[in-house]
Amino acid sequence: MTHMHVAGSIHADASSAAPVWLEKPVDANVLVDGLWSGTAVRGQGGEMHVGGLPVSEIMAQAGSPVYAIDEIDFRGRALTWAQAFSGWKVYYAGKSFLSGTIARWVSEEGLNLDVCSLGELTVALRAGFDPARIGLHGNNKSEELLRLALSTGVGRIIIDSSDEITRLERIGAELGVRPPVLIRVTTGVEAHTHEYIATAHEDQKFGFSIAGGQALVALVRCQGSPHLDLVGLHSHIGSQIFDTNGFEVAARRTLRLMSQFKEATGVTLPELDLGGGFGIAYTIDDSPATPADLARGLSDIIEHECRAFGLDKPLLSLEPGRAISGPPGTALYTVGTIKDVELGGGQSRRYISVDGGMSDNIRPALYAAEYSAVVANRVTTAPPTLSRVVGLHCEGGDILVRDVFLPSDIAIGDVIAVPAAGAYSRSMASNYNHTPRPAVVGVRDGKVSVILRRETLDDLLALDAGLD
Ligand SMILES: Cc1ncc(COP(=O)(O)O)c(C=O)c1O
Ligand SMILES: N[C@@H](CCCC[NH3+])C(=O)O
Repeated sequence: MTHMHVAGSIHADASSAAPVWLEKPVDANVLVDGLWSGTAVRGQGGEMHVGGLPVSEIMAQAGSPVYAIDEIDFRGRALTWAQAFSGWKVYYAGKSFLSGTIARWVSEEGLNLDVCSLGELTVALRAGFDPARIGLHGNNKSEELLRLALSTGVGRIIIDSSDEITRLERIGAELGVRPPVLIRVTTGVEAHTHEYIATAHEDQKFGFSIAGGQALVALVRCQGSPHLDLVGLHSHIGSQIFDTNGFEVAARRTLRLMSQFKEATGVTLPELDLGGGFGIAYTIDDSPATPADLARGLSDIIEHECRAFGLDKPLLSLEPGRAISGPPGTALYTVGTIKDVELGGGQSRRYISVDGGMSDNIRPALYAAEYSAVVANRVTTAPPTLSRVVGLHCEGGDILVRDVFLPSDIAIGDVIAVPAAGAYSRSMASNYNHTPRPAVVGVRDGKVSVILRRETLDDLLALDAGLD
C-alpha cells in the first residue's frame, strides 16, 4: 500500500488504483475546466462567482447550505441536447431534479419531460407543462397516478409490468381513452456503473425481460388490446455511463425484438427510446462525451443495427437527466468544525465538517460517489492538504467529498463549493436527524431567485402529531 503524504495528511489507501486527482496536490484555488457550471469564475479578489454573483452574496440572500443553479448553463445544456439530437424526441428526466421553475425552463428550451411519480407529474402539470410532451415511468404506478395521466392526456406511458397492463386497460376503458404506450424491456446489458444505478441486467425490478420472453409476450398483449395504443419499446441501461458500448448492445437487442415482433404480428413498431444515463464530470477523472458526439455515435449504432435487421429506422427518443441538471448546480456549504484526526505514525487526516451532509446529498454514502470541492470565498497561497469534507449527521458514512485537496489554512466560516451537484442531490434529500432541506436558488445575471425555498424546522415540527 502506498501512503500519500501531503501537508501532514495521509490517504491510507492511495494504491495504484487511486484516482488521478490524488496523485499529486492540485492548486486548490483553481476551478478546473469542465467541472463547474458555465458562469463559475474566480472574481476580483479571488472569490468564486456563479451567475454573476459572489458566493457570499448568494448565501447572504439564500442562507447556507444552498444549491445554486446556474440558469444560463442549465438552459444552454437543455438546448444543446435538443439541437444535438434534432429529429429525436428528448425527454428531460425530472427525477434528477424537478420543480415548477425547472419544468418551465425545460419546456422553454424545447424538451419533453419524463416523470416517474405522482409528485413529479403533479409538479409538471401545475407548472403548465404540456401533458402531450410528458412521458410517464414507474414500476409501481398507482391507480391515482394512472388516472391522472390518462385524464390529462399524458403523451406516453412506459409500461413496466403485466399488472400495469391490466390496470391501464381497465382505467383506459373506464375513461374512454386509448393511451400511447411503450414497453420497457430489460436488455440484459451489464452497464459499467455502480450496481445500484444499473438497470438493465436481468435480476432487478424494472421492465420485461427480452431473454426470458416476457417482453415479446407483453408486446403482443398490448398490440391486441383495444384500450392501448402500442407505439414502441423502451430501454434504460443505467446511469452515469461514459461509453456507448452498453447502448450498442441495448440497441441491438431491442431492434432484434422489434424484428421478432414484426415477424410474429406483421406490425412495425414506430418508436424506440434508449433511456438516459449519460455520465458527467464530478472529478478530473471523468471525461464525458459531448451531446453531439453521443448523437453521432448513437445514430450510427441505430442505423447499423436497423440495416442488419432489415428494419426502417424508428422514431428515436432518449431521456437525459443528470447531463442537463447536474453540471449547472453548485452546492455551497459553510465550514463549522475542522479536526485533524491522528492516524498513527505521525500522520493525520483532516476532517472538515460543514452545515449539510448526507441529508442533502446521499450519493457518496449510497454509491461511494466521488465529488470535488474548493474553498470558494477566497484564494490563498497556503499549501494544499488532503482533506475529507463531512456532514453534520450522526453517521460515520456521512461524507460529502471523500478526498480533496483544500488549503491548509481553511478556517471556520469558509465556504466550500461542490460542483456538479444539481442532479440527484436535493432531489434525493431527506430530513435525517430532523434536518430541514436546503434551499435551491437560480442564479443569473447577478440575481438570485428562489427555486425551492429552504425548509424550516417549523415545517418539520408541523408533521409531528405528538407536539403542540
Ligand atoms: C427510465 C429512466 N430514464 C432516464 C433516467 C435518467 O438518467 P440520467 O439522469 O442518468 O440521465 C433514469 C435514471 O437513471 C431512468 O431510470
Ligand atoms: N439516483 C441515481 C441515478 C439513478 C436514478 C434513476 N434511475 C444517482 O444519483 O446517480
